[in-house]
This record gives sequence, structure tokens and C-alpha cells, in this order.
Amino acid sequence: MDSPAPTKRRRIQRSPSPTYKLDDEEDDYEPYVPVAQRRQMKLAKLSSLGASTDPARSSGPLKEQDEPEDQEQEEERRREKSRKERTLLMEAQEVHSKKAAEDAKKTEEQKEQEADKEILDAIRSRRKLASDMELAKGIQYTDSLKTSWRPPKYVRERTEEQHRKLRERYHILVEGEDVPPPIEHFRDMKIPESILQHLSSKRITNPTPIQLQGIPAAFSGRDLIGIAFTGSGKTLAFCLPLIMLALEEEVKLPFVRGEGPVGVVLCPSRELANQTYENVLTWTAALAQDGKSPRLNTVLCIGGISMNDQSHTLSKGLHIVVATPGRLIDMLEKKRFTFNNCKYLCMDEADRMIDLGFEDDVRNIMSFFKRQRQTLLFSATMPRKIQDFAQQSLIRPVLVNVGRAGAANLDVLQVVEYVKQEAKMVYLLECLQKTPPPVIIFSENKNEVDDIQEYLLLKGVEAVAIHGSKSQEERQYAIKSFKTGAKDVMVASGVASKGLDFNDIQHVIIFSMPKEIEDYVHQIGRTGRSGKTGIATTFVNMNTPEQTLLDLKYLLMEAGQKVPPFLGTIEDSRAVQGGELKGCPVCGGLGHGISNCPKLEETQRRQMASHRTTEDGGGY
Ligand SMILES: Nc1ncnc2c1ncn2[C@@H]1O[C@H](COP(=O)(O)OP(=O)(O)OP(=O)(O)O)[C@@H](O)[C@H]1O
Repeated sequence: MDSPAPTKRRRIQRSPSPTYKLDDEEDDYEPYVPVAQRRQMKLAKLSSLGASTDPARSSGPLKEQDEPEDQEQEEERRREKSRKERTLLMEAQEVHSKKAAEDAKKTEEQKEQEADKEILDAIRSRRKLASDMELAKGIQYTDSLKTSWRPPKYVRERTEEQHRKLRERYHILVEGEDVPPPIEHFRDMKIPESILQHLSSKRITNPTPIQLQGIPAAFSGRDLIGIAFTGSGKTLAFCLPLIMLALEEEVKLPFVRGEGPVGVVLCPSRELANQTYENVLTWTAALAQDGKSPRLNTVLCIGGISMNDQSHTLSKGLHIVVATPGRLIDMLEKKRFTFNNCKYLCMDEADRMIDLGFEDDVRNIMSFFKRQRQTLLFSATMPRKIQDFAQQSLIRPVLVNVGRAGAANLDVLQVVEYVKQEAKMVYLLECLQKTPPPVIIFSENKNEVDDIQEYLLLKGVEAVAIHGSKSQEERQYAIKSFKTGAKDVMVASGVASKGLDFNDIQHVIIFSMPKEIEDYVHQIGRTGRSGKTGIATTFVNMNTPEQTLLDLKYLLMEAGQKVPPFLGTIEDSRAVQGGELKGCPVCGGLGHGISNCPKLEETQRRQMASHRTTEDGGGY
């Protein structure tokens, strides 16, 4: 009888620590070691270190060889050494028992705070967000970029107190040195008349709070972190300064083939890049309408499209690039254009850009800059961890914050409903009756997106679908037909949630609640834009993690929305202990701390720890 083929035996080796390692696992595997255990190890190290650094111990044997001493002296030295060792050991034990006593006194909340701080410190010590070239050469700029823009005289003459009052009126919070003044009217920002006329034809007559403070700061050349609600006009706030910069450079000395760009806007998705590109095209065309201003050239660099279509623009002087990271790096590597004279880098939905997936791409892109740049980061959600990380990488940054970072837009009526999994499809049809179209339906799962679209089509609803596995043509078709009103409903995965600005969405239906509350904030933010109101209906059920429900409950409470009874009954252990509820520094969720943040999975935590620089004494 044939014996079964020998299988490779995996032997589990028991190590003294509670972590186990498989024989054939990679050698550089570093298990996560809990805080308490790390502390023990540090103590053990401390006592052994103390003993080995004892000069008597290290010099003893050498002396013995070189110049033998008499018995008495030797005996005395041994006694001294043992005294010292005992003292060190006792000290270590004392420290240890003191620590244990302190630990015992601590509440669960304090312990959690300490653990959170350790994780946060590890995150903070990530390499700065600068290009490797700058880091390697130790290049450190200390001054913001100089621009010729100045606020009008009457604004310059206002006191700091008057600026503060104005900010207070618009609920604008600022941080940073010497923050440029807020300006209440576009005209006073010295924006060219032709652009003003175009904006006013689109009923954009007064700046929104983020524009009112963000545009003057950006016009002044300052690095900027801009945080404001979904649909509050951030795009104009970061595109106008770039258009003005490009205009100034072009007027000084016209660009010829091979020159430029002056600035780049980076977006996390092709759809968002395309939308921003179209905005820039509209605004630069409006600028040239006066017959005096030059035409500024803009290129779109995104995957899935042929760059040959843009060779016409690339063959002229280039002013502005709007891009997604991958295609931009490709173009820079192929030297289709350079960043030799690029001075402006803006990241839209910046928290996504800096977050794990894109961080290295961003660093790579930065390495193509050959001179100092102005860096701007914008988003509706910006957890503290990203703000801290970004702040230390920018130069004299100004932080402009309208409302809490990660808070929901108050113009959205949020309705959360308990719908059993099997009842969702049928209930969806009923839900669609709440408002006239256009409606967006979000699902976290691509297959579910397709299923919903199919179901709606069967029921005679004009629906298109968009998700990451669709071809670029399919994605473009879906967006175009939905934008033009040819289709009533768009079913989308997360891809369409961030930054996309569709006209007058009446209703957002969240078919499956995303795990991360930031995603929810972006999804409901497709409605209630530009001062209009909208409804968001969210389906939850027993499949929705309790953590997510808790985040949702607090978000509703913060926005003064109705909390349904099934959410009201979910208890928060931190609230029971009377602790103060702050947004999780990693994802901004109000219902949990870092240690149980859904975004910070175990693997990521390890990854963060490995990012620790040697500057702060290495990692664990
Ligand atoms: N000052 C303004 N007054 C009225 N409408 C404005 C103003 N500025 C911009 N808008 C309009 O508001 C809408 C939303 O703007 P935008 O897409 O820039 O929002 P956003 O803050 O970037 O949102 P998101 O966070 O979802 O990306 C756009 O249709 C834009 O034309």
C-alpha cells in the first residue's frame, strides 16, 4: 500500500514569551509585544546593563592580568562589586514594584490612555513627509515661499482682535504663526475680474468659510492644512491660488515647450482628478475671457487614459498638472515633463493620500521637486495623527479648521434604519420613493454594487454602477450619464464617495455601512452640498460591528440628529467610566480609542512601529 506523500511538518516552538513562532517562518518576523511585557523586558535590560557597565567589573580582569594585586584588595573589590550589583538589583526591583503599585492604582481608562499614547508616539515618529533627497541632504527650509500678493490696505489695518472676531463669526479655527487675515469678499482677494464674473454666473458670490481664510493664506505663500465639511468649496480654495501663481509666472516670462508645470494637484482617485481638472479648465478659460490674460495649460495625468490625447498640451509650455500618484510618477520617470520649476503641491483628500497606501508615492513625487515648494493639504476628514504628521513636515504651516475634522455636514439629514440583511433589496425600492432623483446608493462590496444595479434595472429604475473593477470607459460613462441626468440612480463603491461633486443629489442611501466612520462622512457628503440640504438613509443590522454603530451614534449626536432607539442602547464603556470622549486620533471616530480602531489593524500597528526612526532611540 502506498504511504501518503510526506507532508512538511510544522513544528511549533514554544518560546518563553506568549508568542509562538513556526519553524519555517521568516526570521525577521517581529511579533507584537504587549506594553506590560515590553516594560518587564526594559527593566530586565536595565538591571543587566547596570551590572555590565560597572567599571569595576569591566576593568577587573584586565588589571588582574597586567598588574597582579594583593588578596586583600581583590577581596575588597569583589565585596564592592557585589554591593553595587545588589543595589542595582534592588533599585530595579523597587522601580518594578513601584510601577506595579502605580499600575494597580490606575483606572482602566488611564491604562488605555497610556497604551494609546505609545501607539501614537510610534506613529508620530514616522519619517517626515519630505522627499528622500531633502532628508538625505538635510535640506530644511525655514521660511514660507514669498509671493507678491498682499491683502487690501483696509484689511491690513485691522487689528488681530478684529480678525479673531471675524473668524469666530464663521466658526473658523486657525493654528500657526502669523496667520494671514480672513477676507470676506472675493473682490478684496484681488482675484481677476473675469474669474469673478464666471463665479458669479455660477452663483458663487461670497466665499465659504474655508475659502475666506484658506485663500488669503495660500495667496500669501503659506503651507496649509485645510479642513472643512464635505461640499464646502475646498476645490476652489486650492485651485485659485495655483491659477494665480501660474498666471503671475506666465506674465513674468511666457512658458515655452518643455517648461513647467508651476504646480500640481494630487488626488486619490481618477474620478476626482478628472473633476478637478475640468474645474481648472473652466476657471482658466474664464480667466482668458478678458482678452488680456494669457491661456494657461493644464494636463490631466491619470491611469486608464492615453496620454497621447494630451500630447498637444504637453507640446506647449505647461502650467498646471492634475494627477493621481501612479500615473504622475510614470510621467515624471519618463521625463514627459519635470518638476524643476514646480513650486506648488496640493493634495486633495490628503488624509487618504498620506495614509498608508500612498505615503511612499507622495515621497517619491516630492523627490522630483528641485526647489522649495508650497504644500497644501485639504480634506473633510483629517484625524489628529495625520494633522500632526503633516504639520511637522510643512513649513510654518497654517491650519484652517471649519468644524471638527471628520464631523458630518450639518445640511444632511441623517436617518439610520435597522434593516435585516435579506430585506434590504426590497426596502431599497421603498426608500427610493423618499425623494425625487438623483440618488446615490453606496455599498462596500463590488459584487453587491452589481447586484443592486441589476435588481434596480429589473425593476425599471434607470441605474448605473461604478466600482474599482469596472473599466475606465465604464466608469466615465457612469459618471457622465449620472451627471447629465440621463440616469436617475448611481450605485457606487467607495470609489465615488470622496470629493465627487454631483449636482443636487437629493438622497444618499448607504446600503452597507462602511467600517470606517470617515468613509460614512464622505459618503453622506455627496448630498447637502454648497448650502443645499439633502437626506442620507443608512441601513444597519446585526452584521454591522458594534464599534461602527458607536461611532455612528456619536456622530449623529454631534450633528444634533435623531438617534434611533437601537443605537441609543449601545453602551460605551468609556462613557460609563466618565471619561472624556475625544475623536480617535487615527480615524477621528468618536466611539473608540486607538487601541481598538478598526483602521489600525494589528499588522499596521507593527508597520507603524517599524517606521520609528533611530533619532528617537529606535523602536521596540
Ligand atoms: N463660495 C461658494 N458659494 C457657493 N457655492 C460654492 C462656493 N464655492 C464652491 N461652491 C460650489 O460648492 C460645490 C462643492 O464644492 P467642492 O466640490 O469644492 O466641495 P469640497 O469641499 O471639495 O467637498 P468634498 O469634501 O466632498 O470634496 C461645488 O459645486 C462648487 O461649485
